[in-house]
Amino acid sequence: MSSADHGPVGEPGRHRAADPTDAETRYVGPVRVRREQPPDTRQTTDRRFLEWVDPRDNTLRAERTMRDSWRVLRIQSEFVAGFDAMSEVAEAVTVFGSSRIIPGSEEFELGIRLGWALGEAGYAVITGGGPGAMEAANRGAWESGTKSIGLNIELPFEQHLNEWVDTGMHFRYFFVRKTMFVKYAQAFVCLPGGFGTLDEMFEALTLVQTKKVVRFPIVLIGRNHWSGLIDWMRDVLLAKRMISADDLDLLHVVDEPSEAVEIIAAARAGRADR
Ligand SMILES: C/C(=C\CNc1ncnc2c1ncn2[C@@H]1O[C@H](COP(=O)(O)O)[C@@H](O)[C@H]1O)CO
Repeated sequence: MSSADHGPVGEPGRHRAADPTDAETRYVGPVRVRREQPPDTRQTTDRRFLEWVDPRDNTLRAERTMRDSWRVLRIQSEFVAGFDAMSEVAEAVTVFGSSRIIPGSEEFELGIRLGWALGEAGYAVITGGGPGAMEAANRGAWESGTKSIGLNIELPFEQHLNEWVDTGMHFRYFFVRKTMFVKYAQAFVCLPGGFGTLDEMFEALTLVQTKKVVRFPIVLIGRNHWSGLIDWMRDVLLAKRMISADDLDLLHVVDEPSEAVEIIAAARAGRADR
């Protein structure tokens, strides 16, 4: 609900400023707002949500509280839409990876082979629905005939679902989308990637480390890309006892999609034994 949805300008329940010369005064619910910021077309929902507001300014604080209360309903509706869209997903694997690799590159081909191998093994493939490794994995999945899912996110520039997605959603809130990545998958596979991929990989790793999700393999494909990070975890984090040796075993580093599928299938078999 935007401020325009709240409508009244001036006094609650009225559409004109109480003082017609005071055109900048408006109400958000019962809250009077005097200073309007010019609209910023590069704003995203997440950015507005996370933006710092000075609580010492009573007007701004009251406005933030009001907006956040309404925002909860939008967040809730995004969860509901996500649960509905994903309710029929059975065995699935979420694939992360760089949004910047280009079709025709070796890493793009690797992504296609991964999506295809997962599909052949009976898994639906879930990605962020964007370009690069996401597109590659969706393409491989599509070509294998499995379900190809893309969970896109609002960014400050225009976003499109890649053309290989058959079930797509567009999220405004990062954390809602991230819940879907985990809730409907039995494993994560990370192709080479940058900050976004690292964020997703570490979130998954923390969920497994803290046993929020169990028997959930995390496979990193591309030894060249990942080995430096693994070395640092061992040489620095483990050496300083900031992680335990078992924690390092939570990550499987491989080169080939077929190896990733084997690891995931073994974990699935383990789940069936319980
Ligand atoms: C920057 C570019 C496109 C951005 N589009 C994205 N669409 C959907 N999901 C995205 C996008 N960018 C990042 N992600 C998510 O993060 C991971 C990749 O991040 P990285 O920093 O590129 O490694 C990916 O798994 C997505 O979930 C290019 O034009």
